[in-house]
Amino acid sequence: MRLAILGASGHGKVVADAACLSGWDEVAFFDDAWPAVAKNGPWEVVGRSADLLAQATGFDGVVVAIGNNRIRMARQQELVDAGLNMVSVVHPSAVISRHAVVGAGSVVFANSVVNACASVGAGCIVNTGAIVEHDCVVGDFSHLSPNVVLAGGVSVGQQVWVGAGASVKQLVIIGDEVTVGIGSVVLRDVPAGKTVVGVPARPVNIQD
Ligand SMILES: CC(=O)SCCNC(=O)CCNC(=O)[C@H](O)C(C)(C)COP(=O)(O)OP(=O)(O)OC[C@H]1O[C@@H](n2cnc3c(N)ncnc32)[C@H](O)[C@@H]1OP(=O)(O)O
Repeated sequence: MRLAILGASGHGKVVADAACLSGWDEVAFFDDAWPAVAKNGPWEVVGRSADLLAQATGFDGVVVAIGNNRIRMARQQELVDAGLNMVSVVHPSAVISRHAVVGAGSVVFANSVVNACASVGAGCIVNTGAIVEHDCVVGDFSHLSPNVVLAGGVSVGQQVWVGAGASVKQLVIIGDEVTVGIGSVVLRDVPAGKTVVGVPARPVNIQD
């Protein structure tokens, strides 16, 4: 079984590691920085994204390893439109309830938990040690950074980034394209597009 990973990033290394530990025999990276970037850790980078599209039949599955939610969504959509087989990669130490759902192109890293009746959308990152409690809904192309805790019944929109170690109180609703700062504690609903930081989390204006 051969897996293609688009994005020779640090995040990509963790995806590759999880893939190798979960039964993929071979992993090859594709990145538009090839051939200047020919290795990603111990793994070979073998071509650009156009090469991946040309060689698609040589792979049993593909996953996008790009941390930026918006870019990951765009790249996954291109691959889906081209008919490639998007797969999810789940580290063997992750615990996913048999009554939970994880969408195509999502990655679930070491020691994370997706509990009963939770739903994680397409193209998501459930990073190392993150906990998605029962009945949570995580929208497409969102990223739960390491050690995030979503308490029961939390709703996270699409393309949301929850920073490392942040916690979200049960039943809170987080809108699309929200950013939650590292270490924050979210006690109230967050409207779409906002950045919230701190304990308790409050909106902050971010300069572009
Ligand atoms: C495997 C991995 O590495 S996965 C990635 C894990 N990484 C993370 O979790 C990082 C998440 N990112 C953050 O928390 C960032 O601080 C962001 C996105 C919220 C804001 O980043 P920036 O846009 O660069 O904003 P900036 O650093 O200028 O902060 C703006 C203000 O908010 C404050 N602030 C930013 N983040 C936080 C935070 N987590 N808690 C409290 N205050 C914060 C800053 O001190 C600053 O305040 P000031 O204007 O009074 O000086």
